[in-house]
Amino acid sequence: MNEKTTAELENLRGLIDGVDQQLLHLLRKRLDLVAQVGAVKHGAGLPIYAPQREANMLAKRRAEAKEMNIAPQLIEDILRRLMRESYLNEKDVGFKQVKADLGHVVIVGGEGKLGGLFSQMLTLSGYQVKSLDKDDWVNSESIFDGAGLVIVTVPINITCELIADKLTNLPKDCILADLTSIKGAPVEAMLAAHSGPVLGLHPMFGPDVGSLAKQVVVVCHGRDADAYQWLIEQIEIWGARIVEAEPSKHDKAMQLVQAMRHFSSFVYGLNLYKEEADIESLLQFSSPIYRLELAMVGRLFAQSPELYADIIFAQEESLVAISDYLDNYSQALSILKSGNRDAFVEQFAEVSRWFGDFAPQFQRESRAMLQSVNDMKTG
Ligand SMILES: O=C(O)C(=O)C[C@]1(C(=O)O)C=C[C@@H](O)C=C1
Repeated sequence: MNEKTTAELENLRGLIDGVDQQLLHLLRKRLDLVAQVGAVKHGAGLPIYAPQREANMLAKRRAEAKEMNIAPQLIEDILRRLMRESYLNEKDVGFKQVKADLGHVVIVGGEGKLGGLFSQMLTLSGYQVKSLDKDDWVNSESIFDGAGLVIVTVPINITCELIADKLTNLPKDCILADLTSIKGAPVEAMLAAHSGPVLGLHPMFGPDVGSLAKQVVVVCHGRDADAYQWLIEQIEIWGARIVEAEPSKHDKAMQLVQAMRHFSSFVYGLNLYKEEADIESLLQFSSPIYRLELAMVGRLFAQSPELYADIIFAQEESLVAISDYLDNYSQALSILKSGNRDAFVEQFAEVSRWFGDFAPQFQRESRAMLQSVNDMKTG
């Protein structure tokens, strides 16, 4: 059925169409300027992401919006979305090459998605990149010959073994790095296999990010940091933020951030399946927060089971974190079973106090996310 309308409404809609078309022309103009910015940054070796410039610009536009009786959050939302577009567009012109005399880069596992992303970023920065995958080991000697950097990005369960078996004869000054999502064992394996510079990297994002702007890359130092400082600078030029960490501290955090989180999402999905939940109708009744939660769980099952098995099984210690979660679930359930509402309220308040200022901060952040979930609805 057609939506109802009136002549007056149609007239106003025509005027709105005109304004929206002007917006399109303004967007084109902005994108052209951003392309020029990309070229300038490429020449000067400046990072894509400029947080101070963004903060100053947003503060000014918010103040101007207020003067014009426009909600400051509206212009901030629009500009943030436009800047996301800038990160993608600026990337296409390429990046300054920090280390011109490196020799080539070898990505072991370069046909994997994350390997592909690093290969693309390094190529955009002027490096020669060779991929070494399963079938290429017969030619490995010639592939490694003259390499300045070798990056290992193979499934976690074979990483250490592969390093110990196959990466013991790299050129002496070559940098050996890995992208594994645990760091302790791989960094140790690299230090044992290779006597040159070693560093562990963990990109805290999936391969489908488009741009590295604002993404986090964890760096665990191995040996001879001076020799690989340029690589850290290169990653910063791609727009990522570097977080330095001790391998043990990183791995402990991953037990909660990755293993436990993914495992509980897996169980959530498993439970929906066993309960034979009707996703279609759940979606009809869903609030934005439930939709977001379903999306976060559902996206897991759109990806490779092996990948998640690797992450969840990577550290034996994750089993402790996950078992603790189960204990806490059981204890909370017993409060529910005993009908002790006061005990629940008390426990809730205790956890709220523990979250402290993070609780209202997370509430503010999630408000914007929930609003965009609602914006995405159609029909
Ligand atoms: O001004 C810059 O440095 C830009 O790259 C442009 C721009 C923008 O779109 O306005 C994009 C990314 C930066 O983080 C800041 C601003």
